[in-house]
Amino acid sequence: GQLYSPSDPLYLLDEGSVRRALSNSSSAWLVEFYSSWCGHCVNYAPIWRELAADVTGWDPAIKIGVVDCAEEKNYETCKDYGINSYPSFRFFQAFAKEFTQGETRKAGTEQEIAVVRQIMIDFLQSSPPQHRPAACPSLDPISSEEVLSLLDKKSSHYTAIVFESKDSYVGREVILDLIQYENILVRRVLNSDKASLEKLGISATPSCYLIYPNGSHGLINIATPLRATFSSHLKSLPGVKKRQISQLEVPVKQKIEEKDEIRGLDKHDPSKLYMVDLESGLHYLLRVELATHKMLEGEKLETFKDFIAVTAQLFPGRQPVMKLLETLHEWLVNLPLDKIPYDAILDLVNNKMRIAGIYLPSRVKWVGCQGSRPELRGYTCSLWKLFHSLTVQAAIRAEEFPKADPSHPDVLKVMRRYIQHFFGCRECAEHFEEMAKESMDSVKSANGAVLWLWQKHNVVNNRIAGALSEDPQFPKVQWPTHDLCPLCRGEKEPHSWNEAEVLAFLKHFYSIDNASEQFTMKETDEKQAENAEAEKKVETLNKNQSGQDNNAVQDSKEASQLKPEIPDKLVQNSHPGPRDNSRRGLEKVAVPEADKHSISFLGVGFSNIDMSLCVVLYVASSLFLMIMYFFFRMRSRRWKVRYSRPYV
Ligand SMILES: Cc1cc2nc3c(=O)[nH]c(=O)nc-3n(C[C@H](O)[C@H](O)[C@H](O)COP(=O)(O)OP(=O)(O)OC[C@H]3O[C@@H](n4cnc5c(N)ncnc54)[C@H](O)[C@@H]3O)c2cc1C
Repeated sequence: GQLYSPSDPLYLLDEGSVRRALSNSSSAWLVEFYSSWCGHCVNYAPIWRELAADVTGWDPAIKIGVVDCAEEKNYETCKDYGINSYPSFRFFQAFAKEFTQGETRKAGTEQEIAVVRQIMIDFLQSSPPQHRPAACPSLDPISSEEVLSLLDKKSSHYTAIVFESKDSYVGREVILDLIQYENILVRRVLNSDKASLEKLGISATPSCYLIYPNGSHGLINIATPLRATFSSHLKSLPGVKKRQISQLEVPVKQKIEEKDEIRGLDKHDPSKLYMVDLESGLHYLLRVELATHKMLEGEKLETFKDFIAVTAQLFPGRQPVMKLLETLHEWLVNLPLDKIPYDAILDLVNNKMRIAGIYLPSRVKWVGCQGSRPELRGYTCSLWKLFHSLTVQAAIRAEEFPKADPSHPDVLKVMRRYIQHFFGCRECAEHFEEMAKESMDSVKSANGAVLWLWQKHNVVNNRIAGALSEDPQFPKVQWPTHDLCPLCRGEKEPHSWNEAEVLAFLKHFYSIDNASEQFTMKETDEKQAENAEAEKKVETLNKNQSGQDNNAVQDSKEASQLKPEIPDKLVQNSHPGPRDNSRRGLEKVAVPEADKHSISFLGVGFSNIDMSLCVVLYVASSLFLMIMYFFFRMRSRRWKVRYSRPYV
């Protein structure tokens, strides 16, 4: 099979697209011609993928592509490019008018990624002016006059200057890393330029000097002066943001490679929390992630119980979801089992008992967590949001009831144990555990927990910026951005935080009032969708049975009639009135009308219908027993009469 998939951060080219992509392209290209049966290529694929991810931000200047020469349809194309060994790496200039076989440079499997990056930069720098990519700024160093002319002047953007030695590539890498960002320009100055060094008081290189839009300037204080730290710092400056893809003058991926489709994103407001994300995350967590564990016992069971206790108490959800969590919680508390098969829990989550008013949507729909490709964002995003919401709810409670409930569940500790035992991303779990070990114990208050989680989330954002898991449309930045919370950043030093403002912002952002219920699913909608899907399946099944087309329609009708219908009353009970959407605040929720008539037994609620069915069955079975009793009594009397007659 192919070594690369459409989800890789590179361009899959083939006989139909490669010439089109390379001819008169606005950017340069580095293409790997490989063969999927070549072991060397297989081993090299992760490295090539890593390189592509590493320079994905350079896309407007230079793109990374691959062609599989083992595919029959590409045989002729690979021949045209003169490929006779695999893998072969070729550079192509931007704005090439005529077909070329490309340039072979020293990029090869024996080179480290950092070296290939440098070869790419050398290639760009050596391109003649007519072949220079339009989006690529000058990679040459600027003079001391130019540096001085930038100081103390107002400008519409930041200017970052990387001071470095002649052989260093850091400055050029940072320039390319930021070409997709607006409101910032990066330049480089060589450390042989003593005048500039002296004027700005720079003693060590590489270092990064920043000129703010208002003309003030200063050295960026970064302990590890590396490309990654400089770039991520600059990307997170207030007002610096990634340009919309449509603004770039480069073809977007799907124009070349249709398979790599980017989904149309639902319109959403980034300043809102979407309940549908939280519910989808909870659904995935309860029905998919945890369901990979067949039996819960020991520490895992304890962790699960505590997780449910915390969410039942603090999840800012809609009423049917809250009722599910509460029922699950009561059930776990009241059942003194030291082992629970997860299937039993699933039955409750899926409300097999048909308890009125319990419902958790069983499909994922991402809105605030929707990625531009299906494999991006989604669950992990919702998990962050879930735990941020829980810490915020705990803090709001602690504020409202300072004395009550001293044993409020410690959200952070529960989160730590959940991640440790259940979070499917093991690498993430290990990193999180490291951070927790380092400083979680120093958290002393509910507000402290909100801030701790925010800080650590930003540490993760910083660490994985530019990684494969980063959605290009949702770049990893230090959060909240300036747009979301202008007061959160320090006035004088834009890269410092005003923690009091951050806390207030988080308490607002993750509050019930800021949670939109747009796009949430109702039980009735889901049932209808399920029925429609089931009907479709039956129809296609029947259509596939050859020669029975006439029966198929009839059968599908019968099949749909056989589907269990939920009594109307139960459906109504699960959606009590128009404000069924009312979520649980800090106070106890008013019990809905229908629930007032339900009875609780062993921690499980029974509706009127459940109870009346029980009574009818009970009476019916007693009657049946009585009839049997009298029937046998009569018969035994007759037998007695018959057998007591003396033989004659
Ligand atoms: C515990 C944990 C550890 C992880 N570790 C790794 C890892 O080691 N490597 C890896 O590749 N991926 C890791 N991930 C996944 C990664 O953090 C992202 O969830 C994923 O890349 C999706 O990113 P996203 O763009 O949806 O934003 P996310 O980082 O998932 O954030 C979701 C939303 O939360 C808000 N937000 C962002 N930052 C903050 C903040 N500081 N405070 C409060 N709210 C914020 C924003 O609205 C954002 O859209 C981890 C996830 C979790 C839950």
